[in-house]
Amino acid sequence: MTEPVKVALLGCGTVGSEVTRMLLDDPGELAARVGAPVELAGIAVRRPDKHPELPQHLITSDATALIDSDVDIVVELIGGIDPVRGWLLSALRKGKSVVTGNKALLSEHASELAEAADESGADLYYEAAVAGAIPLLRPVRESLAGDRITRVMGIVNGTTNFILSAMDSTGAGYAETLDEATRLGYAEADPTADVDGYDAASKAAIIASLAFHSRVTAADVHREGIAGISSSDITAAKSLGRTVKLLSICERVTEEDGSESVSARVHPVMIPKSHQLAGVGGAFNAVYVEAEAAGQLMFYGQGAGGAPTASAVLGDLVSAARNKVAGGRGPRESAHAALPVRPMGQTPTRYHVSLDVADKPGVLAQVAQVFAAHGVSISTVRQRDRRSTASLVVVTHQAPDAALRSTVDEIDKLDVVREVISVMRVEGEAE
Ligand SMILES: NC(=O)C1=CN([C@@H]2O[C@H](COP(=O)(O)OP(=O)(O)OC[C@H]3O[C@@H](n4cnc5c(N)ncnc54)[C@H](O)[C@@H]3O)[C@@H](O)[C@H]2O)C=CC1
Ligand SMILES: N[C@@H](CC=O)C(=O)O
Ligand code: NA
Repeated sequence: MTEPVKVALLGCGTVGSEVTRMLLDDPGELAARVGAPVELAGIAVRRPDKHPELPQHLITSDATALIDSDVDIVVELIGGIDPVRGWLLSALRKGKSVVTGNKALLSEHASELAEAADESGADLYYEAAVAGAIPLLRPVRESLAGDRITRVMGIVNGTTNFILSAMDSTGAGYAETLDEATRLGYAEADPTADVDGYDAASKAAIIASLAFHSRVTAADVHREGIAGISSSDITAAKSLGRTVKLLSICERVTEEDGSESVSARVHPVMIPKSHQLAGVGGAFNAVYVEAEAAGQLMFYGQGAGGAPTASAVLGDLVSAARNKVAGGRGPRESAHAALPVRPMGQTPTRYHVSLDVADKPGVLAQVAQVFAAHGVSISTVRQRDRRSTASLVVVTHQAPDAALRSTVDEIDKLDVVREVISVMRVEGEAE
């Protein structure tokens, strides 16, 4: 009989409890897939007394002792940086493979974790960290390893998509929908990580690193969340046949001198209702990957929640276990390209600007003049007259984000502009 592959599980919350269930559900089937029995050797939890539902002989509050025991694979589903970072580095340095869903950790410390894995020949897998159940990182890292990825864009945070979808479809309020997302197990332990865009920025950093063979950290990603999106923004978007989504956009950029850089950003975007991403509702995620030879690929599925995320964890666990049985490791990551990160201000974007202006002659010309002075060309203008004011909706062509930003600042100061009602970036509309 082949030696069992022994697994330590750290954390048993929303995702960890589903991983436990799947591991204990059908051990015979799992053994057949791996080529050896997979043995859950222990579960480290903070408060053992809070887990009467778990097999008591497996529970411990001593994660370090569990990691240092004769386990082969450590599955980490606690989250956050400390103390997890030290535990996982120690496991990897001892040749134990690590499977984690911890995007906060990966987006800051992938480099040292990957080095530790390379030195000892262990696997470091984290498919659950980005877009939950959706197989995204493995296709990017392995299936597309011979192609040249140029762009990865999509919805990678389930909680904010759940909130924005509810605001759009039922007019539900922000706070009540966030509470519901937390109850359903989508939100992070601190949900500000979701609503302020930190979670999506961490995921963008992980995606950009793998797609562009570079090391991009969360701090390199321009980040804006959805806290500033009001129901009137959603209503305004709806009246124009558009909707608002929090998008993560990672691009390979060729500079004028032929050198390359990476642009990575997370911010709310207005897209037409006809856009495929507009139909992605609830906690679902969807990601487009564009590569030179492959063209456009789309990945869609459940981006958050216990069972969907556990599916990705189990996939990684089976891969790592198979590698142990075969006596090797899976493909390593490459970060050789080391592309620099392009600042957001230089990144070309398009703006949708909605203004309340005085209803008198020459206003449109004054506003258009400010756009022209900043080198921003206008794609469309719509004007609607009211009693003493008018509303102007301007959609621009692409321009550097900093130029667009300073255009809006200057427009805000014009006497004829009563209010800048909303400013949002635009994707997916004809230039
Ligand atoms: N919930 C989701 O939909 C998804 C979560 N993730 C990631 O998976 C990880 C776990 O997430 P959830 O299960 O939702 O979190 P959770 O908060 O439900 O579970 C975390 C568990 O870790 C335990 N824990 C905390 N400190 C500990 C310590 N020092 N020792 C042992 N246990 C400790 C907590 O008591 C809790 O049971 C996080 O990194 C999260 O970002 C990734 C994708 C989706
Ligand atoms: N909080 C995250 C969970 C999955 O990564 C989200 O809402 O997407
Ligand atoms: Na995934």
